[in-house]
Amino acid sequence: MGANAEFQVPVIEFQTDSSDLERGTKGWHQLSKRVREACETYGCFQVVFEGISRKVRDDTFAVLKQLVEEVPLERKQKNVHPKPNHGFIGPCTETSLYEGYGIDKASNYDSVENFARLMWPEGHPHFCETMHTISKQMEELNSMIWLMIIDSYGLGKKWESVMIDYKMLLRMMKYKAPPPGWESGQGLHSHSDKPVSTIICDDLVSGLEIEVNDSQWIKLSSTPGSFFFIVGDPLMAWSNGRIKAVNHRVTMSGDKDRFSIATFAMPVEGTIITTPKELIDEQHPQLFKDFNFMDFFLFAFSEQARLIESTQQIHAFAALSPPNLDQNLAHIDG
Ligand SMILES: O=C(O)CCC(=O)C(=O)O
Ligand SMILES: [Fe+2]
Repeated sequence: MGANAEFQVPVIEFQTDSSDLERGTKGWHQLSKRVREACETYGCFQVVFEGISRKVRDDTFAVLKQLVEEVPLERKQKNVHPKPNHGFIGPCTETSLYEGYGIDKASNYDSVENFARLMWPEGHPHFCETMHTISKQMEELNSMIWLMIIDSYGLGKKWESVMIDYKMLLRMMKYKAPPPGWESGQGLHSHSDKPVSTIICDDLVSGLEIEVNDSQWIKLSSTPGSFFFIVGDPLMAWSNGRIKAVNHRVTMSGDKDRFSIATFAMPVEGTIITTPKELIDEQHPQLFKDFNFMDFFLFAFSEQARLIESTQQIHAFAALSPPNLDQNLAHIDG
């Protein structure tokens, strides 16, 4: 089914010059409630946040285009990593519209620099400064959103024990416009995210779509100061199913290529995802057992999980009453 362009996910403004972003103020509590409700209803929202400047954003897409257009394929292919979905995938061809690169722990300058040295052996300080800056700022935005969710569930007093320690995986993407004559083409197959949460920043060429009801796909369009916050499977499990992990995909149409970056919150090695006991009660019986984040992440990219529809993988892995998997065979998206 095609995407319905009229629907809009909640747009939540984080005003940097108001007291709303100061924890404990009335504005903070109101914002936190809207954030939580958006996550519960849609599993995502659009956040308008001028704390990440237009210049940083423009510079990000300028250096990303340089990477995609100027670096030879043999160097791009040096972006490898033992963990799945952490390295180069691509390149774009006439019919395969996706090209992506990964930088693990991108808020550490050294990680960005190591990546840049593989792509440009002579070094590229401007690339490093730009990607490091935006990754750090997106990480701060992510932490603020998590804190809002935690406060909104009344867990603020014990936030240190419920806040998960994490590092940001940065992925940088190009989606090619579909070939002439095609109405649309698949940029990225439908999935729910395996990291805890994701923040997406794009160059205003649309393509990202979310599934709102069974098979009703909504195209999201961003604005110059906005980002998309996407709930991943582990956050849904942590919340005892109160928050939704949204199914999403990228569909390309028109004649413009799309560039986007995504920062994924990856808990540090050994992290166990545990539902806080405050989120479990008679109306909300416990749905998931405690699980090791990395075990789930690796499972989701395993052969065994390939036939399980993406949003069902977390249930297959960690639900206290696992679903009957025969009913959850994936429709292979191609
Ligand atoms: O590039 C986008 O807009 C979406 C990327 C995405 O969903 C992903 O990499 O998981
Ligand atoms: Fe995603």
